[in-house]
Amino acid sequence: MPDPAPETPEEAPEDGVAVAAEGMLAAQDDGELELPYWLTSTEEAANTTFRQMVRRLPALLREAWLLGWRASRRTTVAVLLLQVAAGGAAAVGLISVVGVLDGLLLAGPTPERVRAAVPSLLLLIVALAVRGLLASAATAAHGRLSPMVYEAAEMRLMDLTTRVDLATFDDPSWRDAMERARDRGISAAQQVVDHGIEVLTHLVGLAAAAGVLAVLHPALLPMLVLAVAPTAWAAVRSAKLGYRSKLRLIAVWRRQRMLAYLLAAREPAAELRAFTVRRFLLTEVGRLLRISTLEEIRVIGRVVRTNLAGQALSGLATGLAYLMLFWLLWTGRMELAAAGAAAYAINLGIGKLSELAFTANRVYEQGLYFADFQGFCEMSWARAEPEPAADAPTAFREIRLDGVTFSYPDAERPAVNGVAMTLRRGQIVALVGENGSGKSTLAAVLAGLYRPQKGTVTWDGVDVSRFGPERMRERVAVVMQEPTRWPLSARLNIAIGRHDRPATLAAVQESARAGDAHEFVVELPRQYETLLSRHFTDGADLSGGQWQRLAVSRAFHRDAPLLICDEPTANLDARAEHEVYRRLRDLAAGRTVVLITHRMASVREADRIYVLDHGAIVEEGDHEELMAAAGLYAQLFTLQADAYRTA
Ligand SMILES: Nc1ncnc2c1ncn2[C@@H]1O[C@H](COP(=O)(O)OP(=O)(O)OP(=O)(O)O)[C@@H](O)[C@H]1O
Repeated sequence: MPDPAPETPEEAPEDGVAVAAEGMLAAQDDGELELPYWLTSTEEAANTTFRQMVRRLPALLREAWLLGWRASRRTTVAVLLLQVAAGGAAAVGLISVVGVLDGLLLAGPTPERVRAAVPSLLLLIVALAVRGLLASAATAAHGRLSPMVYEAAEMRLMDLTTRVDLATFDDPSWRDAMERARDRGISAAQQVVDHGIEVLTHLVGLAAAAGVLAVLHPALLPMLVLAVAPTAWAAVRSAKLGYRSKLRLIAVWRRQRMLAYLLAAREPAAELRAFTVRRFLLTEVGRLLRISTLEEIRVIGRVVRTNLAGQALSGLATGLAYLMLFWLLWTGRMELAAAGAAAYAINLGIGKLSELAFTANRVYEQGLYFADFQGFCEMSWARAEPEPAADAPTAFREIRLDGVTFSYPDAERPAVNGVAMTLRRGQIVALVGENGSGKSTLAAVLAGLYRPQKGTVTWDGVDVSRFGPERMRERVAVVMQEPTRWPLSARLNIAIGRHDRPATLAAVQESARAGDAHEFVVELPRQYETLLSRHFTDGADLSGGQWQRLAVSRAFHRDAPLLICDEPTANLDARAEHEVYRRLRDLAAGRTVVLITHRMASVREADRIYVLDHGAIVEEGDHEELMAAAGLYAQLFTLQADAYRTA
């Protein structure tokens, strides 16, 4: 049977829905094109001048070397010394060329001239060999330093990203900064170091050529600079053309990457097929790819023309430099031997200057993204959680909240507003309220994930702000509303709840039984060692309810004095739900359990119930008291109970 012909994006928009949807996406593009998320760097780059670039270069190089220094002092010093030494050897080689020419162009019989040139020739050979060896050693050291810098930059970013408090994650400006730093900042850090080293290499070579020229005739030096200025101009202009093009394309790339992800990822694969949206997405990806291809072709044409102009002007200036040399020779201001050496030095110097201009431009270009990386590091450091102060107690009798208010960044009104409550050891405390009433946020405050802007949270009278946040969280176990599906083995998915202590399989199994997970885990192909991720060979996936049972087991395994369960049974079947609540009651002995659930039947068992509305506590008491009060709680309870009765 012949293979079905692959559909090309051009064939795709054949039905009205696809065309209408295409129009919809195209309309959205305009909005995104206005505000690409890395606009700041690009704008700065696009508007830069040559002078600004030269002025910024030393600071960038300093930062680059500092980064290398932090990654590995020994390797950084080795690279520096080897580069300088290789440059020194190159200078000796250049001077010996002068010696050779001097000897050969002497007046007198040829054998004598050759003999006079021999010592310099030997020196030249030795200098070239030494330079070759040193340059190879420098390349090897550089090769070691470069990945170390990448590793250090990546680790620094990860370290700072995980150090900031949870509220920072809700701040869009910080998230933007993180995207920029992650997207290009890390590789830029590495490249700034790489090109920074190249700048040094070219500087040493240039210094050698310039030194020789200055000795031979100082007037030749400005000619050298003149010869390379147009190439430098062309490099900066080409880079700017590149930035502007990226500025135009970034929104297109982002959208294309997003759609490409949707086409290839596992999660949307079922829906993509069920809704037959494949063609529609392929059309859109094809359209976006074409936009960027055409733009890149357009830009490369302009870059080639710019570089051609730069090279032509540089060639003209080089010709002038040689004319000047002839003039110096003609007017007897320079010996023939010196002129030969000068020609050689000019050639070498122009080569080094061109390379220097190109590399400096690369440093600057990457420096813009590197600045994003540094900016993010500084921003995150300022928001890092404080280092542990006082140690949190291993257990407590009472947690008290007083006038606790918490607002998300940029939110118009607080998500938790002036909450006062008391939680005692051995109690199950339920938080009840409609969607968005602030239950999860309050639970996060209790777990020490958010710091309230107003009010206090105390454990046995001690303000928790005095405890180091990490230490405090070690005393808390949380079952999240959407528990994380760790791509680890089933055993580790539970043991990670107490990853700091060695966990025996028996202990893990006990927690799994408590969370009602043991039964299905032993049915997995490799039981507790089964990798729970379909992204890897032999990995298995679980149902939503099974993941939730694992999360409950993980929380049990943590064995903390405060257990917070945010909708722990949302995906559970009736039997599993019943089991979890039965065990919660056992677990509450000696602990405090905070329970958030919309299943009112489970709430009724709680020792104390707090009803939230718009972030504030509007009712509190046990089930009987609240029913008698005939308020919001009684309304919610009766609604659900009626639904069951009529069903
Ligand atoms: N990360 C966030 N950033 C900004 N606002 C948020 C964030 N999370 C929640 N909110 C807002 O805070 C308010 C309280 O949300 P919260 O999730 O605490 O409610 P909830 O009572 O747990 O709701 P549900 O029953 O739907 O889980 C809502 O108005 C919500 O829009």
